[in-house]
Amino acid sequence: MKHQRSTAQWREMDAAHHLHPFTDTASLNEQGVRMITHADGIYLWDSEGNKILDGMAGLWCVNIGYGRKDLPEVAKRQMEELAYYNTFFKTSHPAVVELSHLLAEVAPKGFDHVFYTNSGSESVDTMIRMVRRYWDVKGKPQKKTLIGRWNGYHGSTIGGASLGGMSYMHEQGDLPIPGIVHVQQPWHYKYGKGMSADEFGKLAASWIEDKILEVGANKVAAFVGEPIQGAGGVIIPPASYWPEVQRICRKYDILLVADEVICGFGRTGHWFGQQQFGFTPDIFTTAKGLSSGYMPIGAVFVNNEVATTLAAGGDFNHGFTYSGHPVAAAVAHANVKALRDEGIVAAVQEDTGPYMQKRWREAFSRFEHVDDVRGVGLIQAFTLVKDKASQTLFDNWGEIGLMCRDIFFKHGLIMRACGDHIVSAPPLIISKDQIDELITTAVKCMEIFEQQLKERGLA
Ligand SMILES: Cc1ncc(COP(=O)(O)O)c(CNc2cccc(C(=O)O)c2)c1O
Repeated sequence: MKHQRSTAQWREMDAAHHLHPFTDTASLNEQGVRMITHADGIYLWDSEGNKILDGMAGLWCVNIGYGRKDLPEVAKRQMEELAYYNTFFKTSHPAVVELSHLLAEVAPKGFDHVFYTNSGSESVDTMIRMVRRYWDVKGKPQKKTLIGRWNGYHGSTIGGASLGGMSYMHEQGDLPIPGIVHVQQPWHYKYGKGMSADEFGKLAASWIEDKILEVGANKVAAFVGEPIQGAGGVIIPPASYWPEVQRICRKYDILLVADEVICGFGRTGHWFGQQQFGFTPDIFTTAKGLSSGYMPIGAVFVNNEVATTLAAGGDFNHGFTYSGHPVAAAVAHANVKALRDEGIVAAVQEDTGPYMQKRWREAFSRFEHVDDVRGVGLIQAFTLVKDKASQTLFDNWGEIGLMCRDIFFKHGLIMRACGDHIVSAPPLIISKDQIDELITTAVKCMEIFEQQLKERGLA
């Protein structure tokens, strides 16, 4: 039974009781929340009946689209059959076994084992503990340090936030924890001026080697990176970067970890971002597209050598009450099966992905204050710049991005501002006509944005 309340009533109750993530509560409560009440396909509706095109698939996660009838059915049946049991103490249940089997089928070769969590952050924290345990079992317990990247995002747990390179998160809570260091991100536009993509990719990878030598290879456990940095603004490394990173990790006997929470399950047109960039990690973390956000679940994939090593160490003293939760596992299974059997991932690679990338570049490259128009599959972005010719960014990084994002919002289109990067990652089921709709609305908003820049003397 749905509560029939007015938007004003919901707003008042939300302000009275609900603490939101990554939010300035006081300022939010001044304006009041936007109540999203239902969704279908790529669209959301708010409590005022406004239809919104969700260019962000929720938070990069609703890969299969909203309003599926099969997933709720699967959840209902599973909940009636076995709503919960744990996978501790030598027990398992059919839903998590079936999911594990399916994941081994869609994973790149050599990844036959998964550990379950409830989120991307928990997957990252699980990975941190696994990596350190791995080197304990290998008899190299001093190999504890993990290398991440500035402006990388790996979640909000103490481990994930430490491994991430968002300094505004580190400032809250004395992060990073010991044993986590960072190198600069492979952002060609900003750090590779005048260099070819190939040269810059190799330079950016060399920063990892420098850090390994600075820390001491005998102390470094792993390098961790998102194939494409998502929340950092869709930073797409040059093609030369990841193969070089892999070479360096192998050279110094360091585990290579891919954080596939955003890139995983079809976002780039491949099942996993590592396949887009031609590298093979030892471990990779997932969540989001695993269930398309219909249920909270994450999974850490380990290669067979890591699995064998961890097994040789006896008890791995880690796990969660809901690791492999039956309802989450059943829904994730149905979701992944549909992504595969309905050809949704294949369509991103062969059809809608190339179409989006063509239209995105045609539409935005012509704007005076837009540069570095980029994307692959159904993850794309551009950067708002003060002066294109000199590649000068705006002052007060992020302010202009929010101004631009608010114009999209006002026109019924959700895009994400990551600093002054404007990014989009729609549900993977978006059609070509709907891509045209997204682009047409966004172009209209960008014309308003550039007009406002002039009127405010900002450009
Ligand atoms: C690469 C990566 N790794 C880990 C996480 C953490 O996942 P959980 O949130 O499920 O714990 C993420 C999450 N990414 C994420 C989460 C929330 C907001 C935004 C944004 O872009 O505003 C991005 C992520 O993008």
